[in-house]
Order: sequence, then C-alpha cells, then structure tokens
Amino acid sequence: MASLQGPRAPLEFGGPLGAAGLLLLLPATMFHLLLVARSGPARLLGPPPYLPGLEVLWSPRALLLLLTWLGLQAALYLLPARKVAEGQELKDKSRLCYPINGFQALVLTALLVGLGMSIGLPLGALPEMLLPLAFAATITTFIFSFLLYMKAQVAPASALAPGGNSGNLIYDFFLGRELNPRICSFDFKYFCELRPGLIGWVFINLALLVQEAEQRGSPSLAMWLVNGFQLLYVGDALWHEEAILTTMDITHDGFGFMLAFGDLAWVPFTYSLQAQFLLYHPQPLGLPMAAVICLINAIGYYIFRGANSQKNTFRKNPSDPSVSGLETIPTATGRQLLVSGWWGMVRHPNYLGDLIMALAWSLPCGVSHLLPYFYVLYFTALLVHREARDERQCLQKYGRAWQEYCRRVPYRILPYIY
Ligand SMILES: NC(=O)C1=CN([C@@H]2O[C@H](COP(=O)(O)OP(=O)(O)OC[C@H]3O[C@@H](n4cnc5c(N)ncnc54)[C@H](OP(=O)(O)O)[C@@H]3O)[C@@H](O)[C@H]2O)C=CC1
Ligand SMILES: CC(C)=CCC[C@@H](C)[C@H]1CC=C2C3=C(CC[C@@]21C)[C@@]1(C)CC[C@H](O)C(C)(C)[C@@H]1CC3
Repeated sequence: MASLQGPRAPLEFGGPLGAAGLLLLLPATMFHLLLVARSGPARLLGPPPYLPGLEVLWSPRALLLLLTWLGLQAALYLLPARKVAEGQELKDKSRLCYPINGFQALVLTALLVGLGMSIGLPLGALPEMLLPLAFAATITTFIFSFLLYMKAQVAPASALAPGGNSGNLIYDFFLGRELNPRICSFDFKYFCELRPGLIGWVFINLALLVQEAEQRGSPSLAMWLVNGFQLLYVGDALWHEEAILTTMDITHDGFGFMLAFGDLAWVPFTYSLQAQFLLYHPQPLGLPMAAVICLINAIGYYIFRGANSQKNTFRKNPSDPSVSGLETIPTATGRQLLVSGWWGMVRHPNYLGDLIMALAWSLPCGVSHLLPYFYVLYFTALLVHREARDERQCLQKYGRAWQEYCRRVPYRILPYIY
C-alpha cells in the first residue's frame, strides 16, 4: 500500500475540514463571480443575482468545446519542442524531461483561431457560453481529480508527493497524491499548469474584446489595456516556461483537485473577471490615466521579471556575470541564498511585482465597483499563504542559513511593511 511515506507531513489548508470547505467554496466563488459580473449592480459582496438551473449550466456544446480545446492543447504539447528540459532531482535520484514548447503552442493557437475567425468562427459568441463552459470545466476537473487519485493508488511510494498522502480521502483528493502523474512522457500537471487554462484565459479575454467591438463599434481603451497586460503576463509565463520546473507546484505539491481545478477552471474563468466586468459595465478611461496605469504595470513587470530571472539565472549558473557579483549566504546543502540584488530587498520580490501588476489589471475598471478588485484581494491572500508555505519548506531545507537570511532580509513581500 503506497499511502504513507516516512513521517506524516504536517496538514495544510486547515486539514480535511479546510479541504472539504475549499472543495465547495472554490467552485461556488467562481460561479458567484461569473453571475455577478454580468448583473447590473455587479456587487461582489451580496447574493448572486439569481441561482442558475441545470438548463442554464449544462450544455453538451460547451462540454464538446472544452474537450476539443483540451485535445488541441494536448496535440500542441506533443509537437516537437525547441528544447527538452530536465526537472529537479526526484526522491529516487532520477530527473524527468519536459518539452519546452508552450510559447509555440500560444502562437499556433493564435494562428488557428485567426484562421477560424477569417472563415467565420464566431469568437464573439464565447462570452455567452462562459457559464456552461465553467460548469463543464468543473465537472471535468472533479472526474479528472478522481482518476488522478485512483492512479496514485498504484503508484510506487517514491512517486508520491510529500503532502497529500495523509490517508484522509477528502484531504488527499484535494491536495493531490502523486507528484508527477504521467502516461508515457505526457506529464499531466506540467501540461495543465501552463497550457489549457493560461492560453484559454487570453482567448476568453479576446472573445470579450471582440464581443465589445461588435456591441459598441470598437473595443474600449480599458478593454485594450486589460487584454494587453494579461497577454503580456501569459506570454511571459510561456516564454520562460522552464522556470515553472522549480516552483513548489511542480517540485512539492501533488496533482489533485486544487491544482487541476485551479489550472483548468479557476484561472481561465476568474482571471478574466476584469474583461468580463468591462463588457457588461463599460468604463470611461482617459489617456493620462491609461498612461499612469501602463506605468504601474511596467513597474510591476520590471520587478517580477527582474526578480524571477535573477533567481533562475543564479540557480542555473551562479558564475553567470549578471549574478556573480551578488552577495550570498552558503547553506549546508551546498546551494547558496542570494542576499543582495532583488532578493536582498525583500524575501519575495517576485510576489511584490506580481501584486503591483494585479493592481494595474483592475485599475482600468475604475473605482465604482469592488468586483474587478477581487483578483487583487484573492491574490494577496494566495501569495501571503504561499509565502508562509515556502518559508516553512525553506527553513526545513536550509535551517540556520535560512534564519540568517531572514535576519538579514527581515521583510517578506512589502519593504518596511510586511
Ligand atoms: N498568477 C498566479 O496566480 C500565481 C503566480 N505566482 C508567481 O509565480 C512565481 C513563482 O512563485 P513561487 O514558486 O511561489 O516561488 P519563488 O519563485 O519565489 O520560489 C521560491 C523558492 O526560491 C528559492 N529562494 C528563495 N529565496 C532565495 C534566495 N534569497 N536566493 C536564492 N533562492 C531563493 C527557494 O528554493 P530553492 O532554494 O530550492 O531554489 C524557494 O523555495 C512568482 O513570481 C509568483 O508571483 C505564484 C502563484 C500564483
Ligand atoms: C484558489 C485556487 C484554485 C488555488 C490554486 C492555485 C492556482 C490557481 C495557482 C497555483 C500556482 C499557480 C501559478 C500560476 C497560475 C496560477 C496557479 C496555477 C502561473 C502559471 C501564472 C503565470 C506565472 O508567470 C507563473 C508561471 C509564474 C505562475 C506559476 C504558478
């Protein structure tokens, strides 16, 4: 029986009760946001405008569209890659290989969608299908997570994640049991993390822009900004695809409902909330304000990219001229911790940049509603919690060296505040 490996990992996310709550709360929140975004008052806090029946949610056409999309992205994933990267060392000392062709998948999808539109594909009809699509994605991820759970039953103990194997069915189903579930070389977690959801997000945004143009003659400046900023974010993630291999999602977390739902439903349907809001609640935006918002996004991106690239370069090759002059703390593992440059300002400068960008994505929606700021609020909570999880793991990994780093760099995300 491959359920428990070594000492039990401490329970996260409030244990089985927290996991059960999140299993219900996450889909409920997503549907609440989808319903409220298209309602007149667009009130984040308060009941949804109506409770949709099955006849509104269930659509075989939406399910077919979703499965076609997943199939298309899987086919693009299997195309020859410009590079094959090795992941981090696993418990059994082996390393898995990952195709680096995510950006190519984005470009090919754009070409296919462009071709489709030129022969009459009604992209502008997509916004009307968001509710049934989100419903189909939710059902699919529940089934998919169940299959992942079953697959972990027959996986060797060395293939299981450090968490997610408590023996409690709900907790393990939520967190995910197997670290890197694969069929042959097809890696489900890596595929889902960067492809269908992230690429789906930008095409949902584009469909909202097209629909706005059809309704009002041309897309609004606010809609252009939201589309542009989020396309930059997704394009950047896919361009730097290899960097995902060192994130805790890939190296530490199992693949279960949390990530499957997060990747395939939560990201495309809630991260596109600002564009959804703008379609139903057009907001005037002048050029001077637009320029200020672009500047905020650029500052956020500069910090986010600078910090992530500095750490990735350092981890790949500490003698690279761009990082070799930085001050470091040695650790007992042989790895070093950066203590100057971006990582000497706060312990998670990349989170700070990401949060500044999150704010820039909401500002084009004006300040009349709280709804478009949901992403900023949720993302702050997610990153504060993620930061605490990462610190726990780093303390375990680096011990005294990590304590020294915390002493030298006392702030976590926001200098002098947090
Ligand atoms: N849009 C979204 O929904 C989300 C976006 N993100 C973004 O994803 C990106 C990656 O985030 P995440 O994986 O959480 O974490 P990080 O990229 O911050 O990675 C944390 C790891 O970096 C290493 N590290 C920490 N401090 C130092 C240091 N001083 N010097 C060298 N290495 C250090 C440690 O790993 P080791 O020592 O083993 O290398 C640590 O475990 C971030 O930009 C984040 O904002 C994250 C979650 C959701
Ligand atoms: C609330 C909920 C459903 C939680 C699940 C969390 C997931 C939505 C996020 C966990 C880590 C993520 C990352 C990205 C997207 C969101 C999830 C899946 C990411 C792919 C976004 C683009 C970035 O550039 C990134 C590649 C650094 C990032 C990696 C982590």
